Amino acid sequence: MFYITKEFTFDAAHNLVKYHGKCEKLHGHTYRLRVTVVGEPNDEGMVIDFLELKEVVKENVLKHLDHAYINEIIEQPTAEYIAKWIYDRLKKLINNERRKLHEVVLWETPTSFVRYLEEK
Ligand SMILES: Nc1nc2c(c(=O)[nH]1)N=C([C@H](O)[C@H](O)COP(=O)(O)OP(=O)(O)OP(=O)(O)O)CN2
Ligand SMILES: [Zn+2]
Repeated sequence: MFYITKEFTFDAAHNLVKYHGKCEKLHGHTYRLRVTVVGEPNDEGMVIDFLELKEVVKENVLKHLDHAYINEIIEQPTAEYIAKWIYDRLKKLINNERRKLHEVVLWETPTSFVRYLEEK
């Protein structure tokens, strides 16, 4: 098995409406996103073309979240729920008989991140 990874960043605002503390106020982050696909190479020797992975993430994730107010998309936009939202969108587009979305890792700050993957 091969694990193919690409990283992205996006800037967005949110406030945690079900949280009591400073993060219930409107604020922003430069999020870092890491998407990993697992599988076997095709005839071209690629599990997934890095260019294809970039386009899929740009069109289906970054177009919606970059410079957005994430609460308009996800009710309680914790790093956990943002990572799951990203995973659920991407898995439908990436998974086939040869490859599978393995994991989404989302950093909310340089020192705080969540990993989301589905148990087998
Ligand atoms: N489990 C979670 N805990 C917290 C989340 C979350 O999404 N999941 N989110 C927040 C705040 O939205 C935000 O991440 C806190 O950011 P900030 O105050 O900037 O964090 P720090 O200053 O502690 O970050 P450092 O990198 O350590 O400076 C809170 N909790
Ligand atoms: Zn925050």
